[in-house]
Amino acid sequence: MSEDLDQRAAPLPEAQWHALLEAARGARERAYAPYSHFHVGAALLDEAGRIHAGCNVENAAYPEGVCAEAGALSALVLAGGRRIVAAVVVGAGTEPVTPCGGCRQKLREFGAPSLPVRIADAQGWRGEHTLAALLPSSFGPQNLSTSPLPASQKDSGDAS
Ligand SMILES: O=c1ccn([C@H]2C[C@H](O)[C@@H](CO)O2)c(=O)[nH]1
Repeated sequence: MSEDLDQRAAPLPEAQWHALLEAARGARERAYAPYSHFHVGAALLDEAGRIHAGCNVENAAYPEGVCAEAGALSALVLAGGRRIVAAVVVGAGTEPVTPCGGCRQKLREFGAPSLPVRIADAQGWRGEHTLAALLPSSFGPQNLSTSPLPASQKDSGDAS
């Protein structure tokens, strides 16, 4: 547990949160969601300070659509990123759009339980959660001896 606390990064400067918000908003404008009409954008900050964005992409076979978070994650990996330092999700509606269950697990592969996930809409921020709060007692890379990720990335537990 104390190890988790040690590994927790310093709070992200607001300017970087703002850059993530702008990237997620821009991605949301490109969403392809002709079935749900629910447009979502996501942006992820990697360990090199780069921002990777994604939007949801639906198709006629409804369950086969891709979430915004998954698209952003693909962009991060494609660019050589291996760690998510901060995440932003932008949606719309009356309720804040938190990542779906599947995306919480996808984020967990490259994000520590202490990963901060901010939620926003057109008006501004709607909340901030740690990944541990969104996905408690998570199963992650640390559970598999075959994991390719460095030990520093495998901090386990429910730090929130
Ligand atoms: O965090 C979320 C929640 C939902 N969606 C997408 C999936 C689907 O295309 C649409 C409605 O669920 O919103 C995301 O991309 N991210």
